[in-house]
Formats: sequence, structure tokens, C-alpha cells
Amino acid sequence: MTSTQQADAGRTSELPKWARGNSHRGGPGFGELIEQVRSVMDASRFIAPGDDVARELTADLSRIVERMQAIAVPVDDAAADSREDLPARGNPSLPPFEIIDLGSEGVVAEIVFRAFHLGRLSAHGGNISLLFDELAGYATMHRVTSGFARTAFLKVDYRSLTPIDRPLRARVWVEEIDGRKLHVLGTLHDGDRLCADMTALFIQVPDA
Ligand SMILES: CCCCCCCCCCCCCC(=O)SCCNC(=O)CCNC(=O)[C@H](O)C(C)(C)COP(=O)(O)OP(=O)(O)OC[C@H]1O[C@@H](n2cnc3c(N)ncnc32)[C@H](O)[C@@H]1OP(=O)(O)O
Repeated sequence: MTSTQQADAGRTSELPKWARGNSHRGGPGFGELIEQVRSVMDASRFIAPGDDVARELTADLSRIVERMQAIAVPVDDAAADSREDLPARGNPSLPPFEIIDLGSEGVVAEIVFRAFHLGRLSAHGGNISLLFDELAGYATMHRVTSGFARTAFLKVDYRSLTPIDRPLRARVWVEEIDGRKLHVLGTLHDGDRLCADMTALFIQVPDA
């Protein structure tokens, strides 16, 4: 079952159109393209080029940016953030998680933080909170009766350093529902070691 079908199974109304995943938009090569975008971001963390090389690289990248801008589409038609067959739905601004399980019990995902996500000797805390926010979106999407849920607040406790370049396991679930309010909890583990946990409040809103 795809994540869209899994989410639909727990709702009394259809998923909003923008949240319906697909595995074709952007074509079969889109995943490789986004992987290269991520690699550019990773590589940019570990260079100290001289001025000439910096200008050459800027010119190379500018040509690529121009080619992409020339084929821009409205955001709801874009491949990024819609491809449920790709890590983080093909959205390069998100840490590249893969959904392992999704249902009324919540969502389990595997995540490998990379060089781009590095803070000081460990993953940057903001990237960990971004991961939790996104996964809470999956967990709440499954539990709201209609529309979707927006983050009212999200609190992360950083319990131990979160490594990059190795698979970690995140779990996020709706602990309690009180009218439009969804109380959400989450954990991030490196093996048996707790790296971070999360408490959030999401509020069900109608789809715009
Ligand atoms: C699964 C398939 C695929 C899915 C993929 C898609 C994944 C997508 C993932 C994307 C995921 C990313 C998600 C994102 O990043 S969403 C982006 C980040 N969030 C926002 O921008 C939200 C901005 N804020 C708002 O829009 C409104 O303030 C909201 C909607 C949150 C509430 O305004 P609204 O006017 O609607 O409600 P209300 O004010 O009548 O309040 C209602 C109740 O809530 C209580 N309350 C409110 N705020 C707080 C607070 N801070 N602490 C404690 N309590 C709070 C309030 O007291 C009241 O309680 P009660 O008096 O009823 O008891």
C-alpha cells in the first residue's frame, strides 16, 4: 500500500488534493536529480574554494538554476513534495526520511542525516525538529477527520547527540485527540539510544 492509500484508510473524507502522493510526476529520473541536488548541498559544506573556483562553480550552478526556472510549474503541480516513492517525497529541503510504516498507530521512518544537516559534530537541532514536524504531518493526516492539521507548537528535547551518515529510527504518533486539538509525541533513536523526543500540538483546519 502507498502512504496515500494508508492515510485514506483512517479518514472519513478524502486526503486534500495537494497531499495525494504519486510516483510519476517529474519522470523516472526525478529521484536521481533530487539526489544530485542533495549532493550539491552536502558537498558545499566541505569546501573552501579560491575565488576563481568559487566563480566557476557559481557560473555552472547558475546555468542549472536557469534551466530549472525555465520549466517551473505551479507549486501544486511540482514533483518535489509529491513523490511518495522517493525519500521525503522528493523534497530536497527535508531530511531524506523513508516511511517504514504508517497507520492509525502513527508513523515510523528511517532517516539518515547528511553533511548538509550537520551542526557542531552532530545533526543540527533545527533539522531534527523539521523531521519531527513533517512526520507529525503524516501522523495527524491519518487521524484528522477532514482537511489537515497545522502545527500550533512543537517542542524538542535533545537527549543525546544525533549522528549524521547512519540510519536512525523516528516514530511519531497522535497520543490524544481533543476536538480539533491533536496531541502528538515522537522519538528519534540511534539503535537503542534515545537522541531526541518531541511533544507537539496540531490543530485541525479545513483545507484551503
Ligand atoms: C499521509 C499522506 C501524506 C501526507 C503528507 C503531508 C505531510 C505534510 C506535512 C506538513 C506538516 C507541517 C505542518 C506545519 O509546519 S504547518 C506550518 C506551521 N504552523 C503554522 O503556520 C500555524 C500558524 N497558526 C495558525 O494557523 C493558528 O494559530 C492555528 C491553526 C494553529 C490555530 O488557530 P485556530 O484559529 O484554528 O484555533 P484557535 O486559536 O481557536 O485554537 C483552537 C484550540 O487550540 C488551542 N491552541 C491554539 N494554539 C495553541 C498553542 N500555540 N498552544 C496551546 N494551545 C493552543 C487554543 O487554546 C484552542 O483550545 P481550546 O480553547 O479549544 O481548548
